[in-house]
Amino acid sequence: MVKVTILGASGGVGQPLSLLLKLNKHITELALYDIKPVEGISKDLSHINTNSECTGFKDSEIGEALHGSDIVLIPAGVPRRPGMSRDDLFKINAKIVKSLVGATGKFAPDARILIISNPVNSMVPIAVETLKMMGKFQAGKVMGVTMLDLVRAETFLVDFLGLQDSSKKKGLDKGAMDKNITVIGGHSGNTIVPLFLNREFSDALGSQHYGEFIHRVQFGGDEIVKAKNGEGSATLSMALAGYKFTEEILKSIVHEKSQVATIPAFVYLPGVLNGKKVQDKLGKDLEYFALPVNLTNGCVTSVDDKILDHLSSKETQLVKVAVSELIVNIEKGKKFVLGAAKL
Ligand SMILES: NC(=O)c1ccc[n+]([C@@H]2O[C@H](COP(=O)([O-])OP(=O)(O)OC[C@H]3O[C@@H](n4cnc5c(N)ncnc54)[C@H](O)[C@@H]3O)[C@@H](O)[C@H]2O)c1
Ligand SMILES: O=C(O)C[C@H](O)C(=O)O
Repeated sequence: MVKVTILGASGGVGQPLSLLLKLNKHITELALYDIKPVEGISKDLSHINTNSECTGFKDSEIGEALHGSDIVLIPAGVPRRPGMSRDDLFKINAKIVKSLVGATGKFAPDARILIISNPVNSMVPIAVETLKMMGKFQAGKVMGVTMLDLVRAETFLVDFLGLQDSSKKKGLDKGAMDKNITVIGGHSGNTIVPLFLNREFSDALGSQHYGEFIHRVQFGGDEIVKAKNGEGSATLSMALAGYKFTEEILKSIVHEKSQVATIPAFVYLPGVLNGKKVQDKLGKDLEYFALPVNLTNGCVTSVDDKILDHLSSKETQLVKVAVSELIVNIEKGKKFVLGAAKL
């Protein structure tokens, strides 16, 4: 019996994400919540012949939507328009995320909370600080979803290898490149750090295509914002990425897969077993960082810190830039909660 709640289910990300989750056999109850009407969407999904019960909850029914939930996904909030950075969304989304996480702490205190709303680098600290203030924070249960960066890295890597030499692309499966590449750091521009786990592939790119590849992964979100021309940002690819991430959490909850995962997530380092080790490697002041996570019962128990021991000089440089930007983003999120508490 697994209940999943989506907060922001009527949105561009929320709707396709709800559809994908409706197809998962491990979910028995799917609760959709939004401040916009959600009834039609839940009715529509409820006709799909999978075994989960899908119910829509309106604005005043957030308690029922969350009650007993095992996993809460939060894609609620505004998306970017051309010319905006993710940080430009902070003012509006910070309030939304703080209130929804507060409600989750109250009505579903044991849920794993997956934050999709941007800027992820600041929204996750807002979630953690909100729960800490309520006395409801549980280590390893709050995760920032950075999975779209890995989905992009896998896609673009195969495309770039094909540009270099079309025979190199042959036989490579875009959906199974996670043994060759991962993405660490955060989820915006320079904080996104693609990391080669298989040097054969970075060597194959050559220095020019390596630089272009890194840039494309770091700024891939901008391509979609520009192409949608005022109609928002990534929704369908994000729904897939959010689904893939949730699928790993579900497998871990139902013990279909134990411990080791390759998926990255943006996590609170002091809340995981080897968080201090990561901080020693990256800088003691760094409280959050995305790394591949190990899951137990759907919670992050530790992260893969060993990959930080094998960085190339270029990757070391990328990580350094990421860390300095992340410290600012994280502080901004923490201040939003702690500053308001002091007033
Ligand atoms: N983490 C990532 O990789 C990633 C990828 C894509 C989008 N995003 C982010 O996800 C967010 C949503 O994007 P979108 O394209 O779905 O936007 P959208 O505007 O289409 O949908 C957002 C939904 O949130 C709802 N909402 C707003 N305030 C709410 C509240 N208090 N409670 C419940 N629902 C509320 C809105 O009614 C709307 O239905 C944006 O912040 C976007 O930047 C993140
Ligand atoms: O780019 C955005 O604003 C949405 C999302 O974070 C993305 O990476 O596509």
